[in-house]
Amino acid sequence: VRQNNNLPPGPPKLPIIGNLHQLGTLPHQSLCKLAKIYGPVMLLQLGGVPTLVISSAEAAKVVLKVNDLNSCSRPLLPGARTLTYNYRDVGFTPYGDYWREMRKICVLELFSAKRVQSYRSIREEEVDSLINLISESSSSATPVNLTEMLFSLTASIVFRIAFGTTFERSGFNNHRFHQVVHDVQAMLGSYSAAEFIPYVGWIVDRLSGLHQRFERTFNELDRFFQYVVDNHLSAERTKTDHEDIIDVLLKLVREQTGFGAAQLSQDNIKAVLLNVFLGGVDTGAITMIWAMAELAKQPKLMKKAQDEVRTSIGNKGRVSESDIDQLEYLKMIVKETFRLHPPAALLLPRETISHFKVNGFEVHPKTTIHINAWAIGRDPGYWKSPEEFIPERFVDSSTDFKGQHFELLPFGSGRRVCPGIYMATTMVELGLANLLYWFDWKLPDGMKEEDINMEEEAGISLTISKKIALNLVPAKYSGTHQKIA
Ligand code: HEM
Repeated sequence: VRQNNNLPPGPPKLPIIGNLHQLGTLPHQSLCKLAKIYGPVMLLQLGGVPTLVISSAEAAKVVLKVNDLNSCSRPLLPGARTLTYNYRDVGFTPYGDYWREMRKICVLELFSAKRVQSYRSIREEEVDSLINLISESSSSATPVNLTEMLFSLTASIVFRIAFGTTFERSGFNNHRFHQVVHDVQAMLGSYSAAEFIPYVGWIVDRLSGLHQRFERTFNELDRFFQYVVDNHLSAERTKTDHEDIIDVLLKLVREQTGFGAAQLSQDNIKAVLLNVFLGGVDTGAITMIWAMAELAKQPKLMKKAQDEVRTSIGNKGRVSESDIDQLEYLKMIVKETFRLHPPAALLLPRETISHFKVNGFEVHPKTTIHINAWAIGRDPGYWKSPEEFIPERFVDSSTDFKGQHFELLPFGSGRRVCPGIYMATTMVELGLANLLYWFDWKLPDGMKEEDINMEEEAGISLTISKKIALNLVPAKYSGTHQKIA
């Protein structure tokens, strides 16, 4: 164990690449194992970048609460620079006046409770069409690919919220859009050589074709965003009954109200749209998929959740958002899913602004920080039988995931905490409640509960998802016969 000027301990490093070779294909898991040797406050060198890895709730609290201001910037990821129109977004932009203004717009205008509620009919309509689609398969008792369907659900919801129109009417090919969102995540998630190997890294990137791929993806996305923004500016546009995210941002551009630090431009709009897609689509789908997989593994829990929602809704024929608050067990299932499967296992990287101490160790400015929310969620020091999915652990517990309880941090905490928590949870709870209300779920022929594969995949994106698609056989619940209009 290295001890140097009271820096945090960490594994020995190689020249140039430092500890990069130790990250493996699932960095959150590799880092969790290393933390068992070197401790919950660990310093690695990822190429040229000193990187602090935090793996306990206590240390996370010292970073995200006590030293929030010292550690609330973001490292400049080269993939992000292009994609965010030179950091004109909110999620990847470094700390400063500009970020503060953008953050204010997000919290007050884009993701406020009132705004999220104004999108209720969009969520309910999209969930209804999913249920109708699954109902069609349920008559033939064939498995449905829930992974694909839930990605398509969150993508459709976020698309309509952002652009005010559906995929079909947008004139943009649905499949192509998924592909572009995927490529964008690859751009942000790939450990670019330029970021980690000082001075010569950019040559490696050009040789490996990374740079060309970045440019192609960016140009395609930019053309699409520009097309929708122009469409919103054109006089012929038919108004919808709620303002979509582009409407809100264009209004702010026109009025330039409440925005002191910088002039808002169309580039800001496009950069924020990108954040909304990256933040909103994958994460929600991944959460619902893990929840359904865990319930399919434990039919008793599935039944308990179904009994709750069916008793509570009765024969009303649909679960609407106003019903969700009564569904206590469902909410525990969502918490337990976030504990075992936080979609952003290492949160988003932070960068320190000033010097501070954690557990007696020195942390210098310009250090990248990863908080291993995945490791903290499975720490036997806080959680009994941590590897088991037990929603009941949250009975009579005040622990929630909004950033006040450092043992459960799927959305981060502090100044940079996810501003989309409410948007995300309304989508996830409504989706799950309806899947559980309308159908009984069986395993495909010949499969047993223990055969459900729970392996993770980090691949190239910033999120961790279930590696193998979840296929289950829906059977329409016989207690509810009404068809959704
Ligand atoms: C289950 C769903 C979601 C999860 C698990 C999640 C998780 C996170 C995490 C871990 C962070 C970084 C927090 C930190 O640095 O402390 C973050 C930031 C962010 N999220 Fe989410 N998120 C989700 C849904 C959403 C949605 C639906 C939106 C918007 C539509 C959104 C927009 C953002 C933005 C803009 C940031 C950057 C905030 C900043 O840097 O100031 N997220 N999210």
